[in-house]
Amino acid sequence: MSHFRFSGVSVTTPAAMDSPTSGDTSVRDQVILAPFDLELTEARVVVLGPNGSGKSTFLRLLNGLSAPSAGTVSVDGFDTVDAVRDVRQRVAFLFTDPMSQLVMPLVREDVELSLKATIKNSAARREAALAALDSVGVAHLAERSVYDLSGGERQLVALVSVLAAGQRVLVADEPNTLLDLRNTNRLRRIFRSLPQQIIFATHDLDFAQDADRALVFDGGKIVYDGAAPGGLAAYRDLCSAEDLDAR
Ligand SMILES: Nc1ncnc2c1ncn2[C@@H]1O[C@H](COP(=O)(O)OP(=O)(O)OP(=O)(O)O)[C@@H](O)[C@H]1O
Repeated sequence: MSHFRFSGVSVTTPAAMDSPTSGDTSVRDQVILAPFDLELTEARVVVLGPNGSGKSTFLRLLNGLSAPSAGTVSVDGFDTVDAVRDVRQRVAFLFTDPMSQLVMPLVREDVELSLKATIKNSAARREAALAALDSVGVAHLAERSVYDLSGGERQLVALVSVLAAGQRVLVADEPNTLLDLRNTNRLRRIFRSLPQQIIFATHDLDFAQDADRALVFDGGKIVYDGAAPGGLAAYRDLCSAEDLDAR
């Protein structure tokens, strides 16, 4: 498993969000993630928390999609800012919106693109792409346009494409939001069987219980770090307490 180390990490609103015309700096330095230290080495880590609690921001730190405002994040000793290339060779990112990452018009072509670095022969690459699609039960979509797929179909194809690139860690931001129960169960089986280390955010508590470790965020702070059953309980408590506050 890869070793993620967060040292004195915090994230504040990026200066780029300041309004250049009004000079309004009121949005600057709003805390998105409060300072924290953390090490992650488990095979399956779930990230839970209410909307806007900081889950996606945390996940984006894992492969350098976002940089910390303070502190450092490293993966197997590679800094996610200074050595982002090495980090991205290790850590793949699956976006919530599959259209953020499907770049080729045809499903098969998109998977082939992910395989390009590892399989030079085009016939072998096509065969491998079809096998990868088949492993997730979507080989029948191979010749379809990504624009004509349903949301759930796109989410599964995006997963195949990301996995085909072969990184040893998969970071997945709410990977089953568009999936029905059958495909969610399929995704859970796939996640259980993959050799990759997987760090994923979800609002699906059944899915969350498959993890070896849970982190629960609230208001940009890690309010629970431990086994999944305790994480689910902490998240439920947090949400029911908010319901009461709102009355
Ligand atoms: N670039 C940014 N500029 C300003 N605010 C931001 C920026 N990125 C994130 N935020 C804010 O930080 C907070 C945390 O956002 P984040 O996307 O990490 O939440 P989340 O837990 O993933 O939420 P959800 O469950 O709704 O996806 C939110 O209030 C969001 O509006």
